[in-house]
Amino acid sequence: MIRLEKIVFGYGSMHKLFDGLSLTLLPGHIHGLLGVNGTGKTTLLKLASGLLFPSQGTVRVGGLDAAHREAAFYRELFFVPEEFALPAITLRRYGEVNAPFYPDFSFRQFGEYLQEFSLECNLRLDRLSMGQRKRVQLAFALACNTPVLLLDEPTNGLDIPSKRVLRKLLAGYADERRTVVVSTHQVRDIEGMIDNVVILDSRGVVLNRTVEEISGRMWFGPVEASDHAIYAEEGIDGLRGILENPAGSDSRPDLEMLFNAAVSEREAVRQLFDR
Ligand SMILES: Nc1ncnc2c1ncn2[C@@H]1O[C@H](COP(=O)(O)OP(=O)(O)OP(=O)(O)O)[C@@H](O)[C@H]1O
Repeated sequence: MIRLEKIVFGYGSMHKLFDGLSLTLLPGHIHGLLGVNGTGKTTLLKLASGLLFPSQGTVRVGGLDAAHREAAFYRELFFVPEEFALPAITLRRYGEVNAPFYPDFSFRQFGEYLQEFSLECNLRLDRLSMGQRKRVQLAFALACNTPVLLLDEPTNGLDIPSKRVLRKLLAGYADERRTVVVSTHQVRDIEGMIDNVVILDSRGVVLNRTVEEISGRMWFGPVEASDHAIYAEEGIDGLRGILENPAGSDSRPDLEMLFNAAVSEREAVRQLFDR
């Protein structure tokens, strides 16, 4: 579990990016952390992984205070940043050097995941493309089997087959003890990958609900102008939107539309879930 309580944080003398932000991310879910550019998704992941410290408030991960940066904390958590450097060694050596930090690391899984991502163990990490390096880091992260896994924009740089592999591997990774957070502004990429939606904006958390809760409260599909939709947008096949769903009718949540609704109709979306 990740629990941020009343976090206040700003970079240097910059205005406060978070001013009293509270957010709990429960285990047993793959959380999609969504927000427009610059809302603080990366910052939030860095706070959760102890790379940044709030000026006020606490961040606890699996019961440990992130600000204390204990060794036990880093055995429990793996953070894949959006951009990173890899050393000039082979993939095999990379596994050997880094695996000892993670008690549940599985070399068998690492090999399988590399194969899924079409990577050979004798590749030199400094000679890989951005997408290949991303695949290495994702395969390693998943093989660490940490209870908390944080992925910042994991689909950036991945080709379509690799996105499919990531989706499949994450589905296999998720279980009731694990907390997985996938941050992105590319909402379509994580559709079908996540089962809890967290939407951030400049004022804080707009939504933190499971996909099941969302489809229980909202209906997604074709609407008429007279329907009093919470949100509607013109598509190639006409007007589509989100309606309140008091009858609990089935529809497939459209994450992009939900995100657009949360951005443009913040209070309507919040009120629907606060009732
Ligand atoms: N090291 C830094 N120093 C100063 N300001 C920063 C720093 N890192 C981020 N910021 C600012 O903090 C805000 C939040 O940045 P952050 O990277 O957390 O947003 P994000 O939601 O992850 O954005 P994106 O979707 O573009 O990745 C932005 O306004 C950014 O300019």
